[in-house]
Formats: sequence, C-alpha cells, structure tokens
Amino acid sequence: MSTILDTIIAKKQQEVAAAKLVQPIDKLEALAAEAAPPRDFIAALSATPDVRLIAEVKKASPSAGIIREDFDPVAIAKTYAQSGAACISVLTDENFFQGSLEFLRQIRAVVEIPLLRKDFIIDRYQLLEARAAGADCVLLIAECLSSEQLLTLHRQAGELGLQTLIEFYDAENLPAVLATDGRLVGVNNRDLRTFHTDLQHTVRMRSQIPTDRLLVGESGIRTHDDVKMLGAAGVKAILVGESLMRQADIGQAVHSLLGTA
Ligand SMILES: O=P(O)(O)OC[C@@H](O)[C@@H](O)c1c[nH]c2ccccc12
Repeated sequence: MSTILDTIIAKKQQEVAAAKLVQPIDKLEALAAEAAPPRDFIAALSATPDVRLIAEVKKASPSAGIIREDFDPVAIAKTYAQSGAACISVLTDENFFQGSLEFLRQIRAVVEIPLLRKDFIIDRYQLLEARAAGADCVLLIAECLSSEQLLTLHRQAGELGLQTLIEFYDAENLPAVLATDGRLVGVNNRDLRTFHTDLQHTVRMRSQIPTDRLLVGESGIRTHDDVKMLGAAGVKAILVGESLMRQADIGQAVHSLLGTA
C-alpha cells in the first residue's frame, strides 16, 4: 500500500538532489564545521525526573492542514523556551508541513535550549544542512529507512556532533531501531497510513523498549492527564506540536500541559 510517507520520500529525494546542485557538498561541509558547537539535547531531557517537553514549531501538516494562521516561528520558540520546554523541534519540511530550515536558523539565533531538525532525513547532506543551521539533534524515521540506512545515518550524525531521535510506529521496525545505539527512542502514536492517533500505542510499545533507552512519546498529546498517564507508563519525554499551536496563548498552553500553572 502506498502511503503519504512514500509520496513525501519521493519528493524529498528530488529536493535533496536539487539542493546539492545549488549548494555543493564541500561548501556545506565547511559551513557545518564552522557552526557553533552542538548542545546536549539528551542531557536537557534528563535534567529532571519529570516528563520533559520537546515543543514543536509546526504550522501545518498533511493530516490537519493549516494548524496556526498567525505563525511567527521565532516568537513561538521564545515562548516555548520561557514557559518550560526542555527542547524545541522545528519542522523544516516545506512542501508538506510549511516548515523551513530558515526557521531553525532564526530560532537558533535567539533561543538557548537544544533544537531538533524535524524532517524526513534520507541523506547525509541533510545532516550537514541541519548542523550548519544550528541543529543539535535530528529525527530519523524507521518507516522511511532500511536498517542499514538507519545505522549509517545515525553514525554519520554522531560524526557531525548531532544526536538522534529515532522514531518508529510499526512494532516490526523496533529491532532496526534497537540495532543502533541511539539513546533517544520515539514512539509515534500517529499511524501515517490512516492518520489515526492513539496514545496507548506508546504504552503498548513500552515493555519492548529496554530501559536504558530514553523513551519519547510522540503525537496526539493534549492534556496534563495525557502527560501523567504517559509518565506513569515510563515515558520520559513527549513531543507535542498541534495541541500547543492551536491555543491563542501558547505560554499558558505549555504550563497547562506540564501542570505548572
Ligand atoms: O502535532 P502533534 O500531534 O502533537 O505531533 C507532534 C509530532 O509528534 C509530529 O509532528 C510528528 C512525529 N513524527 C513525525 C514525523 C514527521 C512529521 C511529523 C511528525
């Protein structure tokens, strides 16, 4: 069955090929090498025993359409950082999520906490782009990569000083995730074939993920009760976009979610 992921990956291959013509890889290598040293994304998620928040800057998605009309990525990121997010995820895919690598660069200039490049990474070139723009961590999606690609991209990320968040949805992809030594493992609660979201998916996967991995619950998280439920199930961090981005007062929304106000 062909899914939205197949469509996204086909487009991504074209984009990366086109980007390499505009910005040759040796130029990008130099820019990545000059970037300020990376911050410790994993340490920021382990700093306290409570469930830590990776707050996502997300304008739109294929499942929801436009999520927020009044979209100022830098202002949103500052609010996230001031309101208690441990890290920020910046969607950089343009075609399907209306994101931009430029947002990441702008946010890096004004926010201190670690940043994740959230995109569909299939090529080392995108790791260099991420590092050159100031990312500290990148998302790798098991459903988009072979086991070999996952190992290779995780290793290449490490060589560039980038940490990885390795995400899966299908239980059958978990062995490939665990074959890497990536410490951050994400369970996506959204089935990208149907867009159906179920928080119990993270809970069900919990027992199959060794406790030396830091478990990140992703997608569809809306309330403080959700956070408590996931925390009780052993989730150490959550990745939340839509439910925060839909609120008029994003700072208040972060506090409500974390139970800090
Ligand atoms: O907006 P939500 O439902 O809070 O979800 C955030 C994040 O988990 C979601 O954006 C996401 C998780 N994995 C992805 C992979 C690609 C694009 C997007 C995603």
